[in-house]
Amino acid sequence: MRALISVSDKTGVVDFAKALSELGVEIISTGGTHQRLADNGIQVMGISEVTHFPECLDGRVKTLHPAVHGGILARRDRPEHMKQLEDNHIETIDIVAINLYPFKETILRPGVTLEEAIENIDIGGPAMLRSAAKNHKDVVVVCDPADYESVIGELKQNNGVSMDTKYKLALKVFQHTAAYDAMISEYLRRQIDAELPDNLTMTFEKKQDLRYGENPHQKACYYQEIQPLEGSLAQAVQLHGKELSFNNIHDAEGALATLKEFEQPAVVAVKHANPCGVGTGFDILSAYNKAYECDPTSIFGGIVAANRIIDAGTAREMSKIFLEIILAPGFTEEALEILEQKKNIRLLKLGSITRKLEGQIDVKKVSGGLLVQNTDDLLFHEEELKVVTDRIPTEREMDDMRLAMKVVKHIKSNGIVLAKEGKTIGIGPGQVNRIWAVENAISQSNFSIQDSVLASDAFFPFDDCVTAAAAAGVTAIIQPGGSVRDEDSIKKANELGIAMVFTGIRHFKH
Ligand SMILES: NC(=O)c1ncn([C@@H]2O[C@H](COP(=O)(O)O)[C@@H](O)[C@H]2O)c1NC=O
Repeated sequence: MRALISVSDKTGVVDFAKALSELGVEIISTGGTHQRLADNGIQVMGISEVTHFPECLDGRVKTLHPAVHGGILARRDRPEHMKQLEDNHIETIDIVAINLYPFKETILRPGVTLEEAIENIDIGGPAMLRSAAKNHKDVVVVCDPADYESVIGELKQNNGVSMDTKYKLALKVFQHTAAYDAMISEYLRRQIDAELPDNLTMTFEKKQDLRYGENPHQKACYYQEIQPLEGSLAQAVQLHGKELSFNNIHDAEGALATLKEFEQPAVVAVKHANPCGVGTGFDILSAYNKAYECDPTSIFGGIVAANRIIDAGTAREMSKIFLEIILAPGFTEEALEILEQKKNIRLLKLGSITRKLEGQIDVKKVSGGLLVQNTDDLLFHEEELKVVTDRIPTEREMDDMRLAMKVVKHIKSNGIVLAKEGKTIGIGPGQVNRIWAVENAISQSNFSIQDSVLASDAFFPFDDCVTAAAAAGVTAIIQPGGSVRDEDSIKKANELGIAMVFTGIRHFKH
């Protein structure tokens, strides 16, 4: 038996090669691996003794040779294959242990150049791994040092490796090389910001197993990008509490996305991925109090995201109710002490919580496909806001309308948000028609609607929303506009003394 060993990550390779050697396996190896094995007293043949060709071009060509690939790919059950090997003086290679140039570690290094990254694209390694995995009936292929021990165990016990193991090792190789190539293409794509390619390849690494998915009978895992952007949820560090659940992570993403709309101290409370209360204030405690007041019922068991460090006073308030998660850029020591007394609360710290993540792609799975789009990075262009009514909104109304629009952008469509004095006072998410969203936002409010403002994620198809809003006490409305019946809504607003602003930007969210 012959084994070809060529590894960048040399963890465990000496013991593995030693054990193979003791089992009578002849070992072939490339430059650095050969050196390491020989230095450890293992008898090892250099790859050039097999290829009769020097390793060259700074290691770009070492194993790319018929003597290597023929020895791996020949089908042992085909006499003509074996005859061709014999005629060409090629010997079979039965075990292939390879791990690839550290492309991931290279691109994660701060300040890495494109040239350095490209030099770390492995060519010969994936070629051998794929040859061996294709011919796994005859070849044992190992791409992960974690598998050395079990392979040696099987060889010792059964004098060979079972078909089941060989198949699983081959599958692991194709998953590994596919992820490796996807990582390279993703890195190169990011260099030039190439959007929506003909073939979309992405690779994600398992971050953690989850106890279950959206429901207990669904299996689930949390995967993360190779290079999660600074300020992304995947970078959050859990400081306290039980393991995050699938729904926790999804809801935390909703809270974080909404929070990133705000620069002033803000708190967003989320339930089932919809904001249920958003408050802004001169400090984080006043922002939290406003977010809480918006809907003291729904915030219970919800997720709260804050864009300032949580201090003791805020922690004390927060600890009065049951919250699943608090996500913040940090916690003072005293705040941590207070919150850690609650064993069920999860505390997440994300340093760069306000950092905007623009220019990303948003992906939704449909059966048999994926829907991919740019992320909704725009709120509206301030200079393009158009007052369409006789009455012009006051500064206070404008401020509240900006807040309401930031929130309505992140609730499920059809969505309506009512706001007053720096906080939401009514949220109507996910309705199948717009008037129900208006009615929900009004009827579920804990506040007087008098002198509040209303934001709508899309245009009003009829003037009924204006009528309902005015009847409840709304004085100003912000909406995209663009309906064929805009004039009806404008006329109604004028009749009822309401100020209305068109943004020109729709924010559907499904
Ligand atoms: N070009 C080749 O023929 C080639 N053959 C094997 N490698 C890689 O060389 C590395 C091992 O190199 P060394 O044994 O010299 O430390 C492995 O990661 C292996 O995947 C190659 N390098 C990259 O393409």
